[in-house]
Amino acid sequence: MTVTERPAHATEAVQLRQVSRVYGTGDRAVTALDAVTLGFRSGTGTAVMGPSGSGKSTLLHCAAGLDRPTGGKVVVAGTDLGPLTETARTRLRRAAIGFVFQSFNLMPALTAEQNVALPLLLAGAKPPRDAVRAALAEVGLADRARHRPSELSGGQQQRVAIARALITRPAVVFADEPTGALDTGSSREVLGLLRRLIDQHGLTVVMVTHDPVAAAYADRVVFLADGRVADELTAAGGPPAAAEIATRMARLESAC
Ligand SMILES: Nc1ncnc2c1ncn2[C@@H]1O[C@H](COP(=O)(O)OP(=O)(O)OP(=O)(O)O)[C@@H](O)[C@H]1O
Repeated sequence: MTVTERPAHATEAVQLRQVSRVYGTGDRAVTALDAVTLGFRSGTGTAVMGPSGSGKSTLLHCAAGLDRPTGGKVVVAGTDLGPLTETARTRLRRAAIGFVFQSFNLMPALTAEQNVALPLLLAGAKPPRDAVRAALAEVGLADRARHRPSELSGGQQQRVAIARALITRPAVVFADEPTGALDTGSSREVLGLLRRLIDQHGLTVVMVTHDPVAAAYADRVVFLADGRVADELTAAGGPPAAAEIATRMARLESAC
């Protein structure tokens, strides 16, 4: 298996301390994130929800080192991103963070196994063929290694993207609407796969979603409104139920 095992005692893979992000200046300034403090524990899944414009993408980009906060501190796998140069941040991102996007973002000219190997190549490592094959087997696609994305269904493409995210043994996988482009059946498969990787291999997942059913696969749901954490649901004897998540979302949306 290609992902890290669950640590003996849970630590936080990602920490945000008083993180703010203001776009623009003066009259045009928009506070997308307003002093958010959050931690994402290793070996757990968190869903981030909230009305349109509440700051979900900004949170994801700041937590993943794709954007620099205007205030506060982001720590990924024990490293404070603030003092890092662009090059060092890119290196840390490649080593410690996996990404899964709504639109899969696979390279169309490459086969499934070449796509999965790509992060290791970008990090300057020679991808071990066994590890690439093991990652594809883990997502149920051992027999599709030589297929190109156009020869795979949407759900299969997203599973290749998940194998690609796992190949570097990341401390955390950020997923931005991972089921947004999938039908119900494929969505369930992808969400079930992420859940299994969390439970059996201690993967840490932070997933932005608009879908209460997808959020119900997480251990915890964080609700944003106006750039702040407005509400939170955690598993108490089981994952949060989709109906309760939908109710909380409706409450937030009516308050906006
Ligand atoms: N590059 C930017 N320049 C100016 N304002 C921005 C920029 N990016 C985001 N914003 C603003 O920051 C706020 C938060 O945006 P963000 O995209 O994080 O929200 P979101 O919750 O992900 O929204 P959605 O669900 O619609 O994708 C919004 O008011 C948005 O208009």
